[in-house]
Amino acid sequence: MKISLTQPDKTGVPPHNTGGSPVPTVVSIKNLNHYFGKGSLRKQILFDISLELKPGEIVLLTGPSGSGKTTLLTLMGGLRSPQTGSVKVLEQELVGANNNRLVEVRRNIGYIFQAHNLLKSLTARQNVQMSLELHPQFSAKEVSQKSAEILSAVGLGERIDYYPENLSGGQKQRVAIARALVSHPKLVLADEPTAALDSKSGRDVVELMQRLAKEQGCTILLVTHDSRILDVADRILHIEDGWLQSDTENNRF
Ligand SMILES: Nc1ncnc2c1ncn2[C@@H]1O[C@H](COP(=O)(O)OP(=O)(O)OP(=O)(O)O)[C@@H](O)[C@H]1O
Repeated sequence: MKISLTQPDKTGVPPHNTGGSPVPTVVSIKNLNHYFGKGSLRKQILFDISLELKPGEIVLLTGPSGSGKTTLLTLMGGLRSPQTGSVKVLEQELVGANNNRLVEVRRNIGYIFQAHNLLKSLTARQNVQMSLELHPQFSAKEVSQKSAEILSAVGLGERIDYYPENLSGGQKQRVAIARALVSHPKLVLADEPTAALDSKSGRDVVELMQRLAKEQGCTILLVTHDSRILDVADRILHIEDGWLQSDTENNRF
């Protein structure tokens, strides 16, 4: 694995979108509705959502509390089953997919959550290694090397054998980023990754995600309330009461 520490690409041009050929979509959602509950308690949460994510894009998903952001993210991540419409992720249709297909799709997605979800009994390196162990093509030596390399790339080279309790909130979130990106997934889904961090650590964490994503050419969908990080986006989606409001290019830089 090659991880360089070059400056982020501020052009916002997706790395895979430079050859003039048609760009495949990483996520393509059409006419998705979603309901929770049964019978008289059945409630519609998402309404006729259609969207596409292209290779290398960083897309922010914003919206008020309860508007359906996490529900949408979990549906496109294969973490819950979509019921209607079409949800194609990495060329797999998730509507009607069986559990095996969902598991296969999940293997190719990196997830980052608000609470970093590191296992307390494992060191930083072991937490990152777990994600690579889902990929049988790597030998034990490669798994160990790649984990150490990406932890260095996120600035934790000196702390690879630390346990989470001995890392700060920002450092733990860096381990979570390393864990999500070590296998070079084509898609990273991040749910409020800066919510538990102070503003400097939050900024550092998203800039790190932005840099690694541009270097690896992966697509990131990032759910956030954090207005301080909107400028990292190539595009900002806004959802309100389950309706997608806008899909605009971010021309801030
Ligand atoms: N498992 C569930 N069962 C029933 N209702 C649910 C479930 N999960 C979420 N909801 C409801 O769906 C709606 C959307 O929730 P969701 O978590 O997707 O919103 P959100 O935009 O991510 O909110 P927040 O910003 O507060 O995290 C809310 O009204 C919520 O109460």
